[in-house]
Amino acid sequence: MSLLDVQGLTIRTEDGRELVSDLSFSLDAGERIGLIGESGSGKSLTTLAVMGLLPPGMTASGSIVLDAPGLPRTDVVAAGERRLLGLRGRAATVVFQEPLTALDPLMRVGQQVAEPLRRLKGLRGAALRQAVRDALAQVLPDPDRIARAFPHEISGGQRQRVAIAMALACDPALLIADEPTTALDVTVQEEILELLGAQVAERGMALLFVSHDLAVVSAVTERVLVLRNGQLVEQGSVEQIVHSPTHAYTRELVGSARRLESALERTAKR
Ligand SMILES: Nc1ncnc2c1ncn2[C@@H]1O[C@H](COP(=O)(O)OP(=O)(O)OP(=O)(O)O)[C@@H](O)[C@H]1O
Repeated sequence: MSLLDVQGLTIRTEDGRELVSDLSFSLDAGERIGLIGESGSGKSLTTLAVMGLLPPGMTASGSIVLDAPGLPRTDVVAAGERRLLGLRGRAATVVFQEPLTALDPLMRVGQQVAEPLRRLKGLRGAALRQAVRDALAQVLPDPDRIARAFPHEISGGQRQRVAIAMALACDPALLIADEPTTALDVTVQEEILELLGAQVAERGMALLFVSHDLAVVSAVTERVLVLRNGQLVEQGSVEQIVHSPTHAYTRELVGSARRLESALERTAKR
């Protein structure tokens, strides 16, 4: 039985425009898949739909079944908000591109990491403080300093580490990472990818990794879905997508990733 089973997902605007069309895929426990496609292809809307967080006025049809251990099997498309609140953070959770979207600028980092632990694990007092410390220590070398800081007092990379700590705090079965490194500079990007890869492997979590960057996706996932104009045009192992893409659009993506790589190599040699 899959952890996530998406069947015939179609997302429409209020005026009936189809932004994602008849998308089907599934993800097993512990599996890591990438969702790739150019800007506007529907990647973010797909991940928001999985979390039951589509913007107001947008509707999803089809089914998105989440079946995480110890939690009720739920079709996110049909479920009410109360049911979804019990699943978010535990069955599935999301790390966004811009860590500031996940963080309240007016609250110290420690208080923010405490929030999911209090709400979903029921921790209080000393047990809660220890859990916050442990959650931060898994992603940063100096958890006490970071816990006392406000978001603007730490770097972009540190903020994304905090967002990851918050996402992982309640041991979700599925982590969705939506362009989690795009807003960061290249060396920090690599560190965050390494951290995500290590945490996912250590916890046996499933990963749905969204990116427009094939090189990044192939570094952390084993299977790739290629989305274009809201439609799935190709899917396969990373190996197959990179070395023998069948769809013209995928060939284009692979070609531009290669061109970028060789341009970078040329500049590095200068
Ligand atoms: N709130 C909204 N209202 C109307 N259209 C929207 C809304 N959000 C997204 N769209 C449209 O839906 C399509 C898919 O958007 P989506 O954000 O899922 O793409 P994406 O592949 O994640 O792109 P990016 O990499 O730029 O985030 C785009 O054409 C976008 O303009």
